[in-house]
Amino acid sequence: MDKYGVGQDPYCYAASSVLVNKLNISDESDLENAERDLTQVAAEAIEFCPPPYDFEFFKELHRQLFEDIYPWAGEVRIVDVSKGSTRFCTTSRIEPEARKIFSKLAEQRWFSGCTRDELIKNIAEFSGDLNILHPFREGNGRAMRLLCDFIVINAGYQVDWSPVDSALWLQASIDSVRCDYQAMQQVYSLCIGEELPV
Ligand SMILES: Nc1ncnc2c1ncn2[C@@H]1O[C@H](COP(=O)(O)OP(=O)(O)OP(=O)(O)O)[C@@H](O)[C@H]1O
Repeated sequence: MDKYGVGQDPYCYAASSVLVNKLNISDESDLENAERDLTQVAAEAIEFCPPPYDFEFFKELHRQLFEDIYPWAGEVRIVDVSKGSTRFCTTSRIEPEARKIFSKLAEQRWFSGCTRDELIKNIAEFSGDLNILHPFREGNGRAMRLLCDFIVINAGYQVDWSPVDSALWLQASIDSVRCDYQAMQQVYSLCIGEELPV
């Protein structure tokens, strides 16, 4: 059984929970380390750009982060996945649910013009919704935090994830599944800083 509990996962090497990767790494912790290092380098090379931030944009961010590691970088997953007791969006609903989430974001003008408090509240809910969508087989958290960097900067605020520890982020993600966004708001109140100079 692989870590997502889906039996033989077509994304993994046979009888293994290691994702097939371009580096031919078959050890899970080696892959984790390579993933971490390569996505860090990739993230540093990605430059801010203005909206629209739609689902295609999100897929493109994922592609840029993971293209050196996974052949399916930037593509919507074709297996259902779960973590803990959370079952993420079923594959057939990913595209329609993504359209709803990203249309709402566009209607809210990507939160530009919001006060810091409004931004925290709105982006916490958006993050919770996007986490439940979980459109990629792996790398959802990293792609999502990068997209949220763009949203915060476009809204005119500094962003720094270093005060947010992984335990708070995880709890915030779990709570948001039942529409409790308090911990996610705490996350964003820690990482959204001062207004950027105009
Ligand atoms: N039980 C759970 N319920 C809801 N969300 C969860 C649960 N466990 C983990 N998550 C969320 O799933 C995300 C991890 O998804 P995935 O492994 O695709 O992304 P990642 O980029 O590899 O992870 P990370 O955020 O740890 O860097 C985490 O960011 C976390 O927010």
